[in-house]
Amino acid sequence: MTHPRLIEYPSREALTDGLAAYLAARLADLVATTGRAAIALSGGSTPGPMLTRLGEADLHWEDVVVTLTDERQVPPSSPRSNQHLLAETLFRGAAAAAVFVPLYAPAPEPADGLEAIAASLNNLALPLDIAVLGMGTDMHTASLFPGAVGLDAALAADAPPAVLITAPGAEEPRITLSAPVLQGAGERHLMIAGADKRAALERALSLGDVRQAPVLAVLEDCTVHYAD
Ligand SMILES: O=C(O)[C@H](O)[C@@H](O)[C@H](O)[C@H](O)COP(=O)(O)O
Repeated sequence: MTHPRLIEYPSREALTDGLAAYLAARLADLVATTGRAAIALSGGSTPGPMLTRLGEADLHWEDVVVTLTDERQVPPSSPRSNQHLLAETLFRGAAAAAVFVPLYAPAPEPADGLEAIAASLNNLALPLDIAVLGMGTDMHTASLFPGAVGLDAALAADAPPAVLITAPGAEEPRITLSAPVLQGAGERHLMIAGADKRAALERALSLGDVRQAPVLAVLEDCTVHYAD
């Protein structure tokens, strides 16, 4: 595995501003040149300020499709929901005009909603132009967790667009974009902050085993945006 391109920012504020500015420019360029743009954003605690800043960008958001890299299977009203995070950040700005493809299915069982989610993704969001991912210190990305039920299915070359994941110790089931969908994105960006995540990334690269370090599934032609 070639080492991904690394952009190191002098501060977390610089990371927030720099990545938001880059993504806004790329989305504007994609809309101007192709008429549309499709971006998958990750949840978690890291991207919030960047999502707020991105949502303030003045671009033709009505031509942008936004989805998530993964979603906890909780209602959008839950503070644990990544859709809730987008509502509180990205969609507070002009980005509220974007088309949103959720990964939460209010079905009796999450698996029942997978078909509808896959259809929405295929009809509206795929292939992705951009995927913006995070990573845990356990070397997961999206909801591709080591040891998770569903991980092999999500990593398979013939995986469906979205896969149900039950991760060890997770508070709720998750639906994740599969590895082929993330690998098929026009560009991938990994946003990480803190020395512990930098160390986890180096550990993943030295391990070289995608089942122990699922982040490896997205690092080919990926740009890592890092701040201490
Ligand atoms: O649903 C989620 O939590 C994210 O999509 C997940 O993949 C996240 O990017 C990592 O867990 C890092 O999370 P932090 O930014 O909170 O460290």
